[in-house]
Amino acid sequence: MCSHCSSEKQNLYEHVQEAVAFLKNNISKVPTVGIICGSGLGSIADTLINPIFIRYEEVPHFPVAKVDGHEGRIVVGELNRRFAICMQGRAHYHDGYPLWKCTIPVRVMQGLGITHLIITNAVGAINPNYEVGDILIVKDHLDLMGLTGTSPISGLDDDRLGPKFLTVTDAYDKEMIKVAKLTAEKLGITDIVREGALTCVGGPCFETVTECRMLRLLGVDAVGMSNVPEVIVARHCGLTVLSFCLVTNMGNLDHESCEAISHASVIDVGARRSEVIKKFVEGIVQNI
Ligand SMILES: O=P(O)(O)O[C@@H]1C[C@H](O)[C@@H](CO)O1
Ligand code: HPA
Repeated sequence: MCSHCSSEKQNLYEHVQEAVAFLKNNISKVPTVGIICGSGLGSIADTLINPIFIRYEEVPHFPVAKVDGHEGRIVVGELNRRFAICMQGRAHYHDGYPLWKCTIPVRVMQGLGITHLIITNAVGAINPNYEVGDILIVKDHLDLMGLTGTSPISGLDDDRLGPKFLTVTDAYDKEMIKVAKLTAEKLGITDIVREGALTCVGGPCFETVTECRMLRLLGVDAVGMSNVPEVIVARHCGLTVLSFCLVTNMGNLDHESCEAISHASVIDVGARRSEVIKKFVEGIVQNI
């Protein structure tokens, strides 16, 4: 049976409920804020006080993270007077999971009680004015995968999960963006904070020069291999979303100056920016 019509997909709602029930048995309080950490950004979870750790493998129906720099565990704990749940790493489409499966953690966090979700990832900059180490607050996306027929919400046919059709023009919550920008001002980091449009590709190849040029023509500021599907699912189940990315490399827009991109360097940039990113997330959570 293919991944689009598998019995696992048909039973998605029940499976999410099973994961929620499992976690409720292991967590003492209701989390109100969720965070998903991208490549090299797992240290965000270090901001949680009195943490409890649960490995993805333990949670029924959870997709397991397969990429280096993705710890593959849930961390729950206090964060600025809130109880937060953090996904320290994610499963990707290029790991071999269909998008409805990659995004199960979003539905599970919603089932546990979160109202706000902060989604992060590592990206390559397509906007030539960006620099490595910049933080991109996402205000819109180009859902290339969805436009070409691979959406995390297609074929679910279950009103309990969310509506069949979805408006995502308002996906990136304006209040959350305001809070993120104010936080950047308070931290004195506005020089490295950008606002723009993200696209998600299937990967795992980093983009060619021609692909980067195409994305630039399409109005995209950065390209990653995650985040957008999670935003779509978060909106599908009614969550308020903030999405931001760490620019870990420049997309190659020119054959002459073309540089090889490695996953190791992506993780390295995340590690170098970890203190700033932690303060950024703490400040945001304090003000939502
Ligand atoms: O989890 P994210 O999207 O941050 O991971 C990025 C995309 C690829 O999985 C990998 C490339 O280095 O990092
Ligand atoms: N492209 C896609 N995904 C990425 C990149 C990139 O250049 N850098 C980090 N994740």
